[in-house]
Amino acid sequence: MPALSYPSLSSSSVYPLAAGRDAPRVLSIAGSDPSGGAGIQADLKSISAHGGYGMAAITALTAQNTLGVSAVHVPPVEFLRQQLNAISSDIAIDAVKIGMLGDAGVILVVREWLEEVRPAVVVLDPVMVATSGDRLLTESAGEALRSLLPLADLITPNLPELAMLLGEPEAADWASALDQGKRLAAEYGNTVLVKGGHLAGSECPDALVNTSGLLRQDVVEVAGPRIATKNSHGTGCSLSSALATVQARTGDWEASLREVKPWLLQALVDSSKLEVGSGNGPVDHFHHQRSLRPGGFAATMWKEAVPELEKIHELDFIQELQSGQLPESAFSYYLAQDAIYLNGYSRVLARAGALAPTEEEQLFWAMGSRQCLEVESELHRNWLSTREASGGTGPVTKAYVDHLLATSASGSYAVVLAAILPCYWLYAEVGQKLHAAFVDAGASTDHPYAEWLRTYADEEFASATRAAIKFTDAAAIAASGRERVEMLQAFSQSCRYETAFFDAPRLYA
Ligand SMILES: Nc1ncnc2c1ncn2[C@@H]1O[C@H](COP(=O)(O)OP(=O)(O)O)[C@@H](O)[C@H]1O
Ligand SMILES: Cc1ncc(COP(=O)(O)O)c(N)n1
Repeated sequence: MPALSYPSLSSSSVYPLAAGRDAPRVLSIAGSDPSGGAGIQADLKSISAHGGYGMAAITALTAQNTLGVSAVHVPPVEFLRQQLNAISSDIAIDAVKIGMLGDAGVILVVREWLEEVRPAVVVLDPVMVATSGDRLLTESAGEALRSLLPLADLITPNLPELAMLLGEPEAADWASALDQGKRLAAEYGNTVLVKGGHLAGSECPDALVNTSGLLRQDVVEVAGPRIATKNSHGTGCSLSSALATVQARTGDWEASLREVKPWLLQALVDSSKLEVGSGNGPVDHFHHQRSLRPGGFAATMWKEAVPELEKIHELDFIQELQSGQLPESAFSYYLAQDAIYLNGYSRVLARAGALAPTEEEQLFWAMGSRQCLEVESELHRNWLSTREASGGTGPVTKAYVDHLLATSASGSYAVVLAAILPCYWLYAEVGQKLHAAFVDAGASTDHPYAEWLRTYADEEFASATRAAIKFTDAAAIAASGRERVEMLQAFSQSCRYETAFFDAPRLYA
């Protein structure tokens, strides 16, 4: 089982730990955003969300909210020097993240301090312009900022910043962005993170670029979907400080990005729940904590399931099963495919049993696996022996079982459970509704499918469904951030197959 702490990817077993501290001491040198979405406020949340101990030396104060920046105040730079010295004279610093610097005077102080202290990990987010379009670095400070680049291990410019650092026009596509990243990395001898946030399209990739052999290849791309949200305030700040924190633990940029990216994606997905401001809102840095409360992940999964459930209730198959108008051929096809499906499903439940962390769960899945085979033979004995059902595995059955078997081969208990769950959960919901409608209509024995509809009133199945939900929820709490993203993907995929399975008789019977 994965460790209980979040996030816990298995990178430590593959990559030797550099500093290897469980709670890296991470300093953010950045500006303040009183609305809490960007700057040091975002950095401290991000560092904490990744298990680091966060510190902050403030370079500048901004007056801003989700709509924009209304004022910037840069305090005397000598005071920044005092903040930095106060920290480094007392505390060992495992990683530094540098964000908004404001002007050339600030940059000079930070450069002098870096040259003296030489922290092990330095991530520079060359903040120039906020999402809102407001300037956060004076125009004349571009040259001073470039002088800071050789002191950074990782530079994380967005596309306008990347172009500005090179003195070139902004890249209009991913290939030219990577090209620019390579040139910047070669010029300064460090690693550049090229970010896809400012491009369009359904994908939003990021790529680490280093031309001096530090990575396994010059460009290491980490793919990801683009989340449809305007809440991107502070994504750059959050990403760079998370990377600084995780890098202090793993000592491997690729492993760090692979750990941080799924976290940021979920933070973007959950950003709407925060309801902060009317403009470009902040991301939800602590989304994992919310879904880690018992019932939290189940609630997230349920939200995914509801639209599919609505689709299932609308299907001809379900409507006609309820009214009794379902053609016999469609029902026979459904039963025959169900028997084939149950055989495959039984193997996947057995796999869940093999991976289960407790004896209670091992027993539960082993029993479930056995029951599938019992129901399969019951279908053949009582329901299919008198019917004509076209033989062979239908395309939906094949795709659904393949999906389950492929997921079960991945080896993650939590992800296997997420893939398994819709068959319990949606079936129980659909069955309950069909049974209630049957009873409401008088439970007539004349109904052609009366005997089948009666099988839906099965309290034992309802109770097994509750247990399956509870185990999946618990597995999510123990899972890593990346596993939880995979859990949701596996769960949604199975939900879609549930719908397709009920619709298959209409198409293939
Ligand atoms: N809509 C989105 N969906 C998914 N990821 C996004 C989205 N917008 C930004 N990101 C991610 O957020 C991070 C910051 O990217 P970007 O917006 O390019 O930089 P900045 O915040 O510095 O302007 C990157 O990892 C990027 O891939
Ligand atoms: C203090 C401060 N620092 C950085 C940013 C940039 O963040 P973003 O580009 O994501 O709005 C910001 N808006 N405010």
